[in-house]
Amino acid sequence: MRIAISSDHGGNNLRREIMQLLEELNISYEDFGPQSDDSVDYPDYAKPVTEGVASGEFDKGILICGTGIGMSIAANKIKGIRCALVHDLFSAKATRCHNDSNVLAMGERVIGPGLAREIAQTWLETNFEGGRHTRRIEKITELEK
Ligand SMILES: O=C(CO)[C@H](O)[C@H](O)[C@H](O)COP(=O)(O)O
Repeated sequence: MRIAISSDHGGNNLRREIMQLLEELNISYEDFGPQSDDSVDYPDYAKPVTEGVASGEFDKGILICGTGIGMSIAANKIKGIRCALVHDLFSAKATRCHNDSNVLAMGERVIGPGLAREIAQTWLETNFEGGRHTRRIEKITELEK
């Protein structure tokens, strides 16, 4: 599995924490920054991650900003992206099982690093269930046309 990850300035600390988790889990990733704590605009950092996932270069993406909301709104503008904004473990599992979400968004100003790590690990390790959910995802894809 290959992961693309980025944040804005509001998500830098949590992004570093999640990259540490990916290393512990031996999951390969590419870090799309930012590389300083200067204020930046989250759509600029959502773009390379989501385009990389949509093109198939990466299997999944992780986006972090202050709330996760701006990143998730931007990510879901990209065709083929199903970005889930998640701050609890139930949703982390459900969005993989039911929505086959391919991008995870979280907010550093919303949850602590311990919960965020658990959410990311759960999301990365949970498989899509298929079945009735496939039909629903196909209908989401139809909405993109
Ligand atoms: O997009 C957001 C809000 O939905 C993110 O939380 C951003 O990180 C936030 O807006 C950045 O705010 P700042 O005041 O410029 O640090």
